Amino acid sequence: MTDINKRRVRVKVPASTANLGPGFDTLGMALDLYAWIDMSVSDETRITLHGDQMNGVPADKSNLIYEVAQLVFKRAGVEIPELDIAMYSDIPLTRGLGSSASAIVGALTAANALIGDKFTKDELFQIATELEKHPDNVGASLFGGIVVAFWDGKRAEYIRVEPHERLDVLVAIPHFQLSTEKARGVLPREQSLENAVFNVGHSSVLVAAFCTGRLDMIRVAMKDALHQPYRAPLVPGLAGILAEATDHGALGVALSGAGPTILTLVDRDSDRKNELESFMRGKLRAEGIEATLLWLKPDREGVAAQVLAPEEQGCSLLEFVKGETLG
Ligand SMILES: Nc1ncnc2c1ncn2[C@@H]1O[C@H](COP(=O)(O)OP(=O)(O)O)[C@@H](O)[C@H]1O
Ligand SMILES: N[C@@H](CCOP(=O)(O)O)C(=O)O
Repeated sequence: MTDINKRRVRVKVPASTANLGPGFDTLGMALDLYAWIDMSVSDETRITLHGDQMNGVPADKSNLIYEVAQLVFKRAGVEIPELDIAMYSDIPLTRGLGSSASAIVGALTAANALIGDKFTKDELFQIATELEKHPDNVGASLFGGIVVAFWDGKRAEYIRVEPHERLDVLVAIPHFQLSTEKARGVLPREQSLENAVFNVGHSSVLVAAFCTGRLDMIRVAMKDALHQPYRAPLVPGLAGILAEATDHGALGVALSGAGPTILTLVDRDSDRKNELESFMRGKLRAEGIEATLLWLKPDREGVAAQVLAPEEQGCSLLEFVKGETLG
């Protein structure tokens, strides 16, 4: 047996919120909500999915984690057809919190660690962007923090920005799914110059606000004309929350990724957190939508991989995650 055949890797990958309003396909922030993947070489492929969030995800070779791992091996010129994969995730599927991006980034990182880190993080970013077709959510899951990025169809470029220490996040996750594919399908193929100028201006000021700590400017900068107006009919309650959340204690508000999750940025020291929760819940309930509200923080590390020492391999992924999440 070679080293690779004995190696087991464990990866922890954060969720993300893409766009942050005006930064359509270009801005993303990692969140402290995680998925974990264990991967090792096997005689026969076995995929074990843990947790409620994995319901409906295939546990055969059509699984995204398996497919992405095979892509890494192919590009590296190595053959590892059979894998033992275990996954646990707290990231809800198809809700605009980057579950597919985190699966892609987690699988790329795990497969790369398994073969001895043949690819650099930048190379993984290029592959992840090609797969996801935009760099915002994969960039955030890879690098952590706030990622400002673009993709010209050949290369993705990014700059990572450290989130302000007072930035807290409240997400309202509706109890229905909305696939990114469907939410991109409603967007017009052409936009006016006026809308383009609106978004360039707002996105630029938002990034400048993040970079300079001008939390007061998030309220005016976090507005969008390119995607949220077209997606609002798919998310009952969204229009009202976008219009009024800053009157109820939010620093800024946006659709998270392609939705249906709605994200508010909140000052850690705000005394209006309960008011904001009641407002969001009330607006959604008025439309007949139940939602889970979660307080999160930006993740600052991005994806992390660990090659397990032989004595650590006895600890199952589930035991490990329980230990991590319960402290
Ligand atoms: N851990 C996973 N394993 C396999 N497939 C996954 C995993 N996580 C997400 N996916 C796939 O990604 C899809 C959701 O992607 P998408 O519509 O872009 O929504 P999201 O906003 O959650 O990324 C799921 O329906 C599933 O097909
Ligand atoms: N920029 C993309 C982001 C999709 O993110 P997801 O987390 O919903 O997959 C878009 O807005 O379509």
